[in-house]
Amino acid sequence: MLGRVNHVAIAVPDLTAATAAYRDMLGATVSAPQALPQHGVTVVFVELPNTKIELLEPLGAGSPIAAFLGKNPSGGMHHICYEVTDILAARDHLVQRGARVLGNGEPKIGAHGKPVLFLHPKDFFGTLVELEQV
Ligand SMILES: CC[C@H](C(=O)O)C(=O)SCCNC(=O)CCNC(=O)[C@H](O)C(C)(C)COP(=O)(O)OP(=O)(O)OC[C@H]1O[C@@H](n2cnc3c(N)ncnc32)[C@H](O)[C@@H]1OP(=O)(O)O
Ligand SMILES: [Co+2]
Repeated sequence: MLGRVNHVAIAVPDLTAATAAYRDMLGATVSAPQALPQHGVTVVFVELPNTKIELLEPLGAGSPIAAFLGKNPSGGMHHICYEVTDILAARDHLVQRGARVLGNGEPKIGAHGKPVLFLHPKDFFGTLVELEQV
């Protein structure tokens, strides 16, 4: 069911500073910031040869990452995103086996313009899992 790792996400308190560190200290290629108000975050993608790093900071009140940053004020690894070819089949497979899909269970459109879902971190060993249909 799982394909490539599409990205590993790092929640940060200051997206500008984190982007500069990846660009200027690590010499990485970084995208322009992308505000995603429907997801309560602004993101920057760090392009790597085999995957991406998603840097994300809260956007607006009620951001889903606000509590995470409250517990981890310097930032931290937030989620891992796996690619799937059929997100509804993956969802149904997982729900049938007792996994919890976050939100209302319906995919939303993510930063790449593709359908995404999130699985509860408590069901996957303390790791928030995102699925993205490619
Ligand atoms: C889709 C656009 C973009 C893209 O890639 O295209 C993105 O990735 S946007 C990313 C931001 N959006 C989301 O993360 C949506 C899914 N996340 C959520 O719904 C929440 O973050 C949730 C429910 C996972 C956690 O929310 P919150 O922290 O407010 O709830 P709790 O404090 O009740 O947490 C419950 C429990 O889970 C632990 N937790 C929370 N976040 C994480 C995490 N990232 N990794 C691991 N564990 C996490 C938290 O510590 C609580 O544990 P407990 O032991 O009960 O204290
Ligand atoms: Co993501």
